[in-house]
Amino acid sequence: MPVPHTAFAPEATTNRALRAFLHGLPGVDEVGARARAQDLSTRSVKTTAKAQAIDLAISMVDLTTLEGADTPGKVRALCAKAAHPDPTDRTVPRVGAVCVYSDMVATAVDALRGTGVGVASVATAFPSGRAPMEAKLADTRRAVADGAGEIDMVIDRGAFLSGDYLKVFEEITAVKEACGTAHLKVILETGELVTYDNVRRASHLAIRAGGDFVKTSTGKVSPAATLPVTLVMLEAVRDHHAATGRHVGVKPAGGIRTTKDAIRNLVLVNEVAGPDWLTPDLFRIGASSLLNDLLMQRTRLSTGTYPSPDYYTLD
Ligand SMILES: O=C[C@H](O)COP(=O)(O)O
Repeated sequence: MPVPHTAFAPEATTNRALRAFLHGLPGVDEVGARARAQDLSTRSVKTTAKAQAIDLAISMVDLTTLEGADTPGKVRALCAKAAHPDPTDRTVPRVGAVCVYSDMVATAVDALRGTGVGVASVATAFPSGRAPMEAKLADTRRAVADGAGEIDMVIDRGAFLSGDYLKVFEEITAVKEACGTAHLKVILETGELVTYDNVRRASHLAIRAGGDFVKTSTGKVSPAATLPVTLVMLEAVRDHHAATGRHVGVKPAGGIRTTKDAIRNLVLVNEVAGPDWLTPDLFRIGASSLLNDLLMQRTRLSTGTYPSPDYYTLD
């Protein structure tokens, strides 16, 4: 059942009003959420539907490299793979975006020009979010100025967990403004939020502050993108759409490495948020090491045999 939204008036945002709204949301039935996610994860997707699901999943991948050891060369190689995941088979779709640190945006934009693949940049002192606001905004503006069309910001989990919802809300609205026309994905870092109730609250807070997507995790904290957490976030965007007509996307990220994981996520999207969300405009999978498995399973479906793992470049 959709949650009520009438208690929230964005024009009169105070910490008290935010608290009343967020704590007025119905509690998440944790056992029920786990059971539903488990039930949906056993759905079997075979043959033609599986082939379609694999191509859809490829088109939704935010192909990610977020390492201290990243180099322009590594980013350029990743971009080549993003545009043509299998150079010998041009029927393989391109991925949704390449996701990099802000100092690598210009390299990625240059490498991806004309390919249709987006450039996403983590910003706002990723992954901890521990930096002064001026630094977070400067990081965002730099990435946008260099051509990032998508910004993945982290929320201040310390502020959220201590009940300073207004601080989190205002940081998101400020970063959204700094994004200009770039889309904003708000990373909740659900592995640090402790309860599913907090995941629901943080999702609604991020959505109301102007996030275009809510994203589970940085990939640097465990647990990351679990199915029950993604389910709770899909419920939030579904309910927000039912109440306001506005679509917000969802991006599970962190620890998604197999085709099976990706397809389980797609089943969840279809069953919880609905088929409207089965598009890269509204669902992305943040992953550094998923694409090769999707390509291997795709080849297996069309030829009946697996290619050697050495056939694909390392992500
Ligand atoms: O935003 C994406 C994550 O950092 C990717 O995490 P992963 O390396 O576990 O796939």
